Amino acid sequence: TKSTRPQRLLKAVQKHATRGDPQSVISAIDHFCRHSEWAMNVGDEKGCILDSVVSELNPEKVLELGTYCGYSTVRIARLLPPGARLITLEFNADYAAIARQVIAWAGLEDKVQLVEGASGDWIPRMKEHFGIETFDFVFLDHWKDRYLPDTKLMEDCGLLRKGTVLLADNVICPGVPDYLEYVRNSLSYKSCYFKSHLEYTKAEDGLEKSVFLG
Ligand SMILES: O=C(CSCCNC(=O)c1cc(-c2ccc(F)cc2)cc(O)c1O)c1ccc(O)c(O)c1
Ligand SMILES: [Mg+2]
Repeated sequence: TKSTRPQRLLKAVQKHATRGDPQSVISAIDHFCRHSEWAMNVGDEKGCILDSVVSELNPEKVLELGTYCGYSTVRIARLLPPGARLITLEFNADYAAIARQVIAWAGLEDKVQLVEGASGDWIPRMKEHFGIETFDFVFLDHWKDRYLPDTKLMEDCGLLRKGTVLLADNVICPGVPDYLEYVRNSLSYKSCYFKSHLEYTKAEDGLEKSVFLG
């Protein structure tokens, strides 16, 4: 039977990347997506913006909503200090199975906990199930109609603290208008837009960085 795009992406990683070398995994995925098949990874251009936000913040506790094949998971985890933890939620079991192998190939499995399931179900369980009080950094890259409800849910569950940074992918393409309106007009957030391009294309896209003010 025909393979899936995530399976072909994993094969490209196993063929071209060096085990235990996160940068080679990132480069292998970017090459595959640019020269073989487009895939919805945050990509190299927005990925550099993601890197700079993470490096400046040096977060201990990170939440990623939407793992897909693990590309941004690897980008973030490779920059985390020893002892820091990244929890990544993925709804799609097939995506999760591929992401686990990509994360393992990069040698980052000790920093990453991949959880399969719906963000709306797992966010309320972060404290009792993972012993997480609050997150330092949240990367939003899952279903676009879940960005706003999940942000409100994280607020209500007390998972955001003064200074927690939310970074949202795809705020232009596919777009998250209700989320943007909320974080840009709420007195609880200081927001700014990083203009970029949709991964591996010339179309406009960007990342919205929002600091929770408590
Ligand atoms: O796909 C999902 C939802 S999670 C992925 C969210 N991410 C996106 O949708 C996403 C989309 C685009 C994009 C796509 C086509 C374009 F023409 C332009 C942009 C870019 C991104 O960077 C993204 O992050 C899923 C979940 C559970 C399931 O069972 C299932 O079958 C599917
Ligand atoms: Mg995205």
